[in-house]
Amino acid sequence: MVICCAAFNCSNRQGKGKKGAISFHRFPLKDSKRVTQWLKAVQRNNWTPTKYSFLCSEHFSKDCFSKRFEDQHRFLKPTAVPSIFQSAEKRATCGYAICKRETNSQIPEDEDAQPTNGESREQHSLLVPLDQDTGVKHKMKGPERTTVEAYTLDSEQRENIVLLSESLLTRASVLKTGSPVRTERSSSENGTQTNIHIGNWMTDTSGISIDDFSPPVSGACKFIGSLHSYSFSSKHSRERPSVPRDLPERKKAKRNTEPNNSSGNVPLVPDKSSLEISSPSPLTVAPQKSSESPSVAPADLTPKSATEASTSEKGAANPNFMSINEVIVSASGTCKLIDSLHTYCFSSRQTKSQVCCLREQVEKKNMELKLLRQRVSRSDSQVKKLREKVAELKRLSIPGRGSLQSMKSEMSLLNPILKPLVWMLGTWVSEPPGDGIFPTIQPFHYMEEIQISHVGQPVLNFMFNAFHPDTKKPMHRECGFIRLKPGTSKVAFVSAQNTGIVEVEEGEVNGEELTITSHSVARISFAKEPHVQQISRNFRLTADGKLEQTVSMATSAQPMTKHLHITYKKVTP
Ligand code: HEM
Repeated sequence: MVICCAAFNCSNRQGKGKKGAISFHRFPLKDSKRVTQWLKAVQRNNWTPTKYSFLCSEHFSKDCFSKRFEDQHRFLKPTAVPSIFQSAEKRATCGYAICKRETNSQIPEDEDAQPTNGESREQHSLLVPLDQDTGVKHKMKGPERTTVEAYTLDSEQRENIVLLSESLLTRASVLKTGSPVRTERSSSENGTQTNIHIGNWMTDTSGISIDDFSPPVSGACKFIGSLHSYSFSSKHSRERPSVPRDLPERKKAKRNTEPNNSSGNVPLVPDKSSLEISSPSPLTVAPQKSSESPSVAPADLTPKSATEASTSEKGAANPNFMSINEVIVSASGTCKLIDSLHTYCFSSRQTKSQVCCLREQVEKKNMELKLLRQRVSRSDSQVKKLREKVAELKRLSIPGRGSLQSMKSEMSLLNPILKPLVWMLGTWVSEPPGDGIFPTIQPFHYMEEIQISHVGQPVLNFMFNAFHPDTKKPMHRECGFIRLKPGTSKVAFVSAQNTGIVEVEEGEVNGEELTITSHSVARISFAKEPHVQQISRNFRLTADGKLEQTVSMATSAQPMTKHLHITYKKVTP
């Protein structure tokens, strides 16, 4: 890509002049504030910079640059704004450089010089816009002086116009459809033929090569700029007040001898796949369908003014013919279209970058969503684990807790008679598991929950439920009542056990300790032996608030011996 300066009337481009003397700097498109400042400084109407737009270093003051310490390499400061441009007034008066181009090296410089050899020798100074983005000016022959002949066009210029038309159409097609266009030219007896193929790009041999227009994708803006430039020059040609009437004889003769097919009718609208352009007349251009036979040459080949040409040729016999002026009008009229293309091109890039941004955001959100899902999944597994734990605790816990009776007990007012035994109230769970011993049996451990409650009566209700510490299977169970002889510390303990024993123990409460001994034990007739003969218990509240129970018994085979020892912690108030 040729890098050109986008400043008005600046012809600096990469490779021109001393190497490194001029640097080129992209428009800061990502910095909207600064790009606005640049645009304001550049003062180009209806122009939008692209990422391929540059300004050369000549438009920046010295303080816009910084130098690298080691090699003195020049950098544009990130805050730099261009300030050195042609003044507005100057632009108003010479907004278009007056350029000349020699179409023949032997043509005299004098504008009044008459044509020789039947060729048009007029040179018309013409205002050519110096749009450095386009590169068109540089590609035209005659490096210093470029003249676009407005009224009498040589074959090259005709070709240029045809090419412009082709390019306008095909490039518009490319921009619209994304399909590249291939142009082929071939010479024949009848003149030059141009074939335009949609599919590939190709360079032609005219004054403006297809390559002058940058490749379809990367150089779209440059191409559009070139359309602007060329379109403007065409427009200027159209607006010339007078038209030379005297066509060189040789040209006339040549045209008159040209076959119909090549009598200046050039197709403007290419066929879907190809378009043939015959050797063109400078004045007429006609659309040609592939199936159509060659058109008839126009009767009057004398150049006319734009208006004349337009009206007369509109009224020509073949309505398919367009005058070159119409072509030019059409071409210059495409300025709007070109601007639209510019805008479209720019906005589509913006849209593209917006889409990219949105995609990034969507990807970010997706990542966040993924992380959230992972967290939710982790939470789910935590919840699952907690549920399992709760279930495990439920399994471990001793059934029967929180019964209606205990609730009633908590809600009822304690009978004052029971006050000495209030320390026994509550639900207690063994901690650690209790120990079971007896001389005739294997020592064992057990878990037990005991509930000692009241319902407002002068009696405590109790339930002792023992479980196997591992299997949690129920073991020894007993329930009964504890009474206090009013006004005394005498306590009666009545119990019924699942082993078929019923017993009454009596004793005394002393502070937070109760000691009782059985005075009657009864059993079912088929109770298992050895039969228990006597039972003694001791309950006490330990210093650390635990309840301790010790049970001793005597059987028919063993004297009074300790059978159980267990400590409970209170699990309800
Ligand atoms: C005051 C209440 C209890 C009395 C009167 C009592 C009485 C007895 C008697 C008489 C024996 C038979 C002893 C022998 O074979 O020589 C026995 C054994 C046993 N007791 Fe208790 N017991 C009581 C509380 C408990 C409790 C709370 C547990 C706890 C789980 C328990 C667990 C056992 C076990 C595991 C045996 C051994 C059974 C066997 O080897 O077949 N006892 N008990």
